[in-house]
Formats: sequence, structure tokens, C-alpha cells
Amino acid sequence: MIECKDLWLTYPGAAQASVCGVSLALQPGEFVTLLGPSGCGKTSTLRSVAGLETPTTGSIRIGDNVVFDSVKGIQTPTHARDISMVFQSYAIWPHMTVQQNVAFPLEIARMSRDQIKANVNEALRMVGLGALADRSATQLSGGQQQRVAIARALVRRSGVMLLDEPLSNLDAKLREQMRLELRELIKTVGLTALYVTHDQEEALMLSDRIALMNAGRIVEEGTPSELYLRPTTRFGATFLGAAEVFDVVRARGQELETSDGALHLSQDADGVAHVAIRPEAIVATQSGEVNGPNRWSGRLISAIFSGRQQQLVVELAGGRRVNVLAPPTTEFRVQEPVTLELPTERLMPLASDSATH
Ligand SMILES: Nc1ncnc2c1ncn2[C@@H]1O[C@H](COP(=O)(O)OP(=O)(O)OP(=O)(O)O)[C@@H](O)[C@H]1O
Repeated sequence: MIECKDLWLTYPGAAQASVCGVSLALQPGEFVTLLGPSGCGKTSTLRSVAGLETPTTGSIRIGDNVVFDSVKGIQTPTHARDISMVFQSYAIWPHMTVQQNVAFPLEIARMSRDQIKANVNEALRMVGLGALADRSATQLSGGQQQRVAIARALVRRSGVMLLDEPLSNLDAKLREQMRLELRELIKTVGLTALYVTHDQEEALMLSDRIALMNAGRIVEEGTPSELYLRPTTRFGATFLGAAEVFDVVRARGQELETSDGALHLSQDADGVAHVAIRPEAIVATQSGEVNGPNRWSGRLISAIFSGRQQQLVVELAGGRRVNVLAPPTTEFRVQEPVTLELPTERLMPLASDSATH
């Protein structure tokens, strides 16, 4: 397990802190992703856990060991922490074979020759590279090179794996395939994994839990479905997937008036500053009347068929354009009236961003 408590990190000479009070706990065997835009402090947090950066204040525990504590003056060096790491750049050694690359960390640790051989064979088997053990590392594809880097992390048999954008150098198709492989591997071995990415889909598909970061802070935390279906901040709603956000003008009980129409919430609207909805949650029809709650009228501007779905753009009475994802089988007539239904159970009430900081 990993536990970070109130970590702050200000780089020397920097005007602002890059990590601002990050607290995060990973249970044994849990896969947690730090997700957020470029520069939000994901890598700085991960490198602090790895011992590659020294936080200004806070504490970090890995398993039973406190590896950093600013008050007690503890800073365990990277090599003495029970961790393995996989980075975006594979950092494999070109002059070595696959097998030599994977064996390297164990040779440094002065493990016996027989033990090294057994561990390396096992790690290569797990990543599906058993047959390429004697091949030169330069004669590998990008995906195979990343598998070598993963095997080299597995071979250490530590309980915790830290991964920083490990798939982002791969092309889209390979990335999708490796994503599932990597999660299965980490789950099979039972590793506790802390994973950094700015890719929303990757975070949703891989993680048991996501910690969403912005400007050095964790702003939301939850399972992928909690974060996607019930975000609590505007940042969370718009960063993790597409969302239409409507600003609340007036609220009374469960009824509220937004800048684009009236909505009925399933909860009290107190403190709700915006309401968001996913494009796939909006139901568009061209036949019915506009009656009942959460039904808005508009005009269909465009409908683009993309196989799995249709991407609609609908202009509301006030001029606001809304994106809707509709099933591929419904027929739509461009320029004609449309009714949009915003189902109550799919509305995402959001607090004002300033209230969450
Ligand atoms: N060694 C350093 N010295 C000074 N500032 C740094 C250093 N490393 C990172 N920073 C700054 O700290 C902030 C957080 O950077 P960090 O790399 O942790 O973000 P990130 O979320 O991982 O971004 P990315 O996805 O682009 O890697 C950024 O403003 C960055 O410029």
C-alpha cells in the first residue's frame, strides 16, 4: 500500500508549489490513477513517491515503511524503496539483449545467477516475450520494447509499481491492446499500482480509482463510474469526457432555471451553480411535442453518422448549440425542430468551482 499525507512540493526557485497538499491512500492491490491536464503535478507526485523528488513538507508511507517525513527528516533513497517503475520512454539499453535488459536490476542487486534466470524467465513469460529473450533490444517494435520495460519492473517483485504515461509512445491501436494487457498483468501479480496519465479513456479503463488533479491539487476522487456519472465540479465534468454545462440562474427546491431552460433535479438545488449532462445522455426526438419536465425545444443544425452513433448539433431557442450523441438507427431531418429530453437521473449538479477549492 501507499499513503501520502499532505504533500507539498515547491521546486527550487519556483514561485508556486507544484504539489499542493496532496493526500492519497492506496489499498494493497489497488490500481489508482493520477489524471489531469499537463503541468497539474501528476509526475511530481509520482516522483515524490519514488524518491526522485524531495517534497517540501508531508509524509509518504510504502507498506510498513515511512519513506519520507519532512518533520522527522526521513528520506529513503529510491533504490531502498520497495517499488518498481515504468516510464514513458522505455529506457531500455540498446547494447543488451532482451534477457540482459530484464536481468540488469537483479544483477545490480547481486542476486544469485540461478535466481536471476528464474525471475527473468518468469517475467518474460508474463509479458509474452519468452521467445525473444536472446534478441537484441534494438530489434524490437515499440510495443515489444515497452513490454521489456514492464518485464524489467516486474522482475524486481516489489509490491508497488509506479507507472508514468507508460503507453503514450505507442500508436493508438497498440495502446488500446497494451492497456488491457497491463491491467490484467498488474491484477494477476497483485501489485499496488500508481499510474499517471492525461488520457481520460485510459484512466477510465485501467483504474480501480481515479484521483483527478488540477493545479497541484486532487480535486475529485472516486471509481471511474463515480467520476464519470457523478462529478461534483465543473472541471471534473468537462475534463473526464464531454459534457454540456448549463449555468444556474435561479434555484428553488428541486426546480431550477438555467440560462438555457428549466430543469427538475432529483435533489435539492441548494448550492448548485451549474448542471451538466453527457451528450449520450440527452435524448433527441423529432416527432413528439415539447411537454413535461426537462424537455427543451430546438432545431437540428447537423447530424453526422459515424457508424456506432450519430453526432447531432442542436440549436436551442436562445441560440446555444448543444452536442447530442444519438443511436445510429434513428432518422433525423436537418433544419427541422427537435425535442431534447434531459433525463433527471442523468443530470449532474455541480458546485461553483470556487466553492471546491
Ligand atoms: N524539475 C523541475 N523544476 C522546476 N519546475 C518543475 C520541475 N518539474 C516540473 N516542474 C513544474 O511543476 C509543475 C508540475 O509538473 P508535473 O511534471 O508534475 O506535471 P504533470 O501533471 O505530470 O504534467 P505532464 O502531463 O505534462 O507531465 C509544472 O508547472 C512544471 O513546469
